[in-house]
Amino acid sequence: MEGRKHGTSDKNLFSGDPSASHYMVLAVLRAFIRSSRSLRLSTLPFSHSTSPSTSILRNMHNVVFVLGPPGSGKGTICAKIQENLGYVHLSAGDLLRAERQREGSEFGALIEQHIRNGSIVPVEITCALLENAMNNSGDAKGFLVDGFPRNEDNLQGWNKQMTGKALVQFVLFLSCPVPICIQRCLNRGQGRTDDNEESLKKRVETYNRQTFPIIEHFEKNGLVREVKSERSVEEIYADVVEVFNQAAKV
Ligand SMILES: Nc1ncnc2c1ncn2[C@@H]1O[C@H](COP(=O)(O)OP(=O)(O)O)[C@@H](O)[C@H]1O
Ligand SMILES: Nc1ccn([C@@H]2O[C@H](COP(=O)(O)OP(=O)(O)O)[C@@H](O)[C@H]2O)c(=O)n1
Repeated sequence: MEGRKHGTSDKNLFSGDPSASHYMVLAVLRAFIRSSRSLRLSTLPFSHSTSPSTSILRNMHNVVFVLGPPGSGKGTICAKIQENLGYVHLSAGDLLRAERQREGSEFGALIEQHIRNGSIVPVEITCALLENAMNNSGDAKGFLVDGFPRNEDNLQGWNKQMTGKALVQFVLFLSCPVPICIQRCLNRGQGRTDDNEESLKKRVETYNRQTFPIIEHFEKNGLVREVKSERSVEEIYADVVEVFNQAAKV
């Protein structure tokens, strides 16, 4: 058996039949590509990537996390990125507010309680909303996941749920002094139940105690791109474009 097998393949490879050797080379190439892809995937400790093209090759969602204090301008900048750079903006807060309003939602009351208290909704709810939204967005170039992960529970839940499904390209961190952020939220005028002094105090505390350590964690992994957002939207956006351009080159 062994001899015949070798004999047959040898004959195909070296018989001078161009079509036979061509198919053989293609098969070897395909096997090589398959094995090198799975090797790279299995050696990645956390689902982060460098460039959008890498995640597209792997058939995964390409993600940029957008973090910063409440009112630092995350939503405003994400809207501009979506408009000009083709990323889809997914705000965790907006998704939670929509779920809170959805008729028949079993989580409405729980979400409202967390939003008013400035505390963080359990990740199972938020991550499911984000994953659903990504899956329903068609072939997006990438997603701006705004306001997530906001604490340890968010980060662990994401890693558990999304490893192998999404690659985090980098973390866009909009840094801004808290008093300015608070003033912006008080002036936001969107009728939000949490844009009042009492809720804002709790939201800032949650940011300092729970979200900032997550940003530090990403910083240690070299994933944070900080842009100072105590400036005009145009100035911030110009720096943000530079960050995306740099990321595209890697
Ligand atoms: N660079 C900026 N300068 C002044 N006001 C801003 C700036 N960016 C956003 N705002 C305003 O501040 C408020 C909060 O911005 P928003 O984008 O909703 O922040 P976040 O999503 O971080 O909570 C909004 O009313 C927005 O219009
Ligand atoms: N990952 C997230 C994001 C928001 N939220 C809740 O939604 C509220 C509003 O978040 P947001 O991102 O819309 O607004 P900002 O606080 O950034 O202005 C937060 O204070 C949390 O109560 C959450 O629980 N988990």
